[in-house]
Amino acid sequence: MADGRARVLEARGVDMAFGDKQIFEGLDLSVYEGEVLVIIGFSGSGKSVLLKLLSGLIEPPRGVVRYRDQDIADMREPELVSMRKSMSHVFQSNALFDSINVLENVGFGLLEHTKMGDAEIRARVVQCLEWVGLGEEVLMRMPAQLSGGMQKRVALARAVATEPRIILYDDPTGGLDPISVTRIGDMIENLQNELRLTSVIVTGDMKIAFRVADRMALIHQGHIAHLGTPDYFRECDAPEVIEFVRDPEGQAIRY
Ligand SMILES: Nc1ncnc2c1ncn2[C@@H]1O[C@H](COP(=O)(O)OP(=O)(O)OP(=O)(O)O)[C@@H](O)[C@H]1O
Repeated sequence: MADGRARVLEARGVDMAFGDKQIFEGLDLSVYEGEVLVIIGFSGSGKSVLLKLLSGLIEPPRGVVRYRDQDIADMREPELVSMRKSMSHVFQSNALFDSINVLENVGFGLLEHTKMGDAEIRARVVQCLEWVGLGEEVLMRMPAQLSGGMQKRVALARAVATEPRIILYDDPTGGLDPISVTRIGDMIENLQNELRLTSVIVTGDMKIAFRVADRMALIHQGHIAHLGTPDYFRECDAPEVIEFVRDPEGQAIRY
């Protein structure tokens, strides 16, 4: 980015393979402070794998991943703890704890990482649930008692509860009804406007992508094949980009 913002995450020359399946070859990507970067790509192109690399959950066999100019592979425990505190990863599967209720799930990070008391944690959990359109009536429910869409919203509430500086969202609107999709889009925009968070969002929902993105990155053939503003993607006529901005009948869609 040309406006001198700090680079918070960076992948350089990253290769990644599972068995003989090559996912990335020489992938480069930078994420800048305060931006919303949306990652798109065909199913199986490696979008979730890229998020896991950026959050240090997996290490690449070749190349480096840096958090604020520090190679994650070289970090020691205190640095890793500090990175994890400032970054939330919302998994595609939601990854809620099955055996504890919504209040405990959303408040988990607050209990672990802060000195907040029970009443304060409860108030913060209620506030976070409100952001994602859920009321106090869900506090005592167990994850299994919630619909898939509600579980997704609880996972988002949990991600924002600890006030991270960076949120990595893996398919935040997958499987949600249109009203919930709009609400999640509102939430992402509000977090952006109010807190200037850095967000990396994997999504197949182009409406959300074009709505919230400052920049978009298309993974194609093992690397970032296109990177630019939503306007760049609207205007680009490369076939692999057109697939994402046209409907199945080949008509251009105005996002
Ligand atoms: N732990 C793993 N072991 C083996 N293969 C894996 C592993 N994780 C991911 N893969 C493979 O890597 C490829 C990329 O997976 P990934 O989940 O990142 O794709 P994606 O672009 O997020 O797909 P989708 O849009 O369908 O969620 C897939 O072929 C997947 O099967």
